[in-house]
Amino acid sequence: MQTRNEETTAVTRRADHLPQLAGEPRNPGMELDMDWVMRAQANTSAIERRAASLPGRRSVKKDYQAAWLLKAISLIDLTTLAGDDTPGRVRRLCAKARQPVRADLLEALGVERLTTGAVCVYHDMVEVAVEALAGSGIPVAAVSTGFPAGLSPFELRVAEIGESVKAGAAEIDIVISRRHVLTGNWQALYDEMREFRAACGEAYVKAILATGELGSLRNVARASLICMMGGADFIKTSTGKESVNATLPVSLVMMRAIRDYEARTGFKVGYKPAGGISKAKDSLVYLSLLKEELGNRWLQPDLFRFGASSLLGDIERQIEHHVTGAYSAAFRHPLA
Ligand SMILES: O=C[C@H](O)COP(=O)(O)O
Repeated sequence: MQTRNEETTAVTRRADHLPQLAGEPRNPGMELDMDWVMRAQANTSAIERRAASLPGRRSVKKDYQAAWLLKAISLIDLTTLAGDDTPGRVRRLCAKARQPVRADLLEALGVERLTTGAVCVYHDMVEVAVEALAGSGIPVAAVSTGFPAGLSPFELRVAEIGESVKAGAAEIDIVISRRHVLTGNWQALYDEMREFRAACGEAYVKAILATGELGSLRNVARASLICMMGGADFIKTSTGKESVNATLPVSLVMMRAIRDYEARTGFKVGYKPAGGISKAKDSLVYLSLLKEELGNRWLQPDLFRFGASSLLGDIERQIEHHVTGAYSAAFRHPLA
């Protein structure tokens, strides 16, 4: 059995990553298989029951919580996506991505180095972020394709991807056209995803489904499959701008679609819940769900990210409590 320090070290050593599938092939996509898409179902009441039971389950021991919180940090796409973003704000965010937790706290936990998974910004801020992160190995993700609504002319959306890649983004978060899902135009959704993937070239492509606008869990399952068939490296729940963003039921559906896709094709696709995840305890629930549904291999930054702007602050506070012994009853996580 690992001691807390051993587990902390093991967890964070794996965080020292580059955003590449270590020796594993990237999902190339496949022909659109409409039979498979139409067979995709989601038993809403069973999924909701399972999701409702998750926060009360005990799967992260209290002694290991600090290690798991450090792990969560290594999986954050630290995000600022605001109309009033400035180069100064983005530089401060990048400094935080390089050193997300105070050095004395890391030392107390026996961790040498820890960074966030990536920094996520609008296209206009890509160059600033790339410069601020130089030498750190932390990739810059750009939201493209007319984020968040994805309703600008198609050629402009494709061109925006090219511009972000040229500016140095290693990852592109595209938004799908929700209307293709809502009107059942699956071929159009597939073609769009193919084009976006091609425009990304070597850059990772994360497909944002905007699940809060897709109408049903069955549509979420179908759109997930189509985006993977179209070559998505990640499927992502939300822009953070919809009225409903990441949820546990949607996460179950998307994780199971990823599992089915791997079973059928052999290719692993990443998962990124985003929007509204701001509490340390919520991040632990997501990680334990991920571990149960997809297994340990997904607990790595090349296959999982949290899209979050304020989660890091709460995790840092909880780690500080843990290290300083001010580990309050308020942070007796329900999984403990
Ligand atoms: O992709 C990331 C989201 O836009 C962040 O959403 P949030 O500000 O609710 O954490």
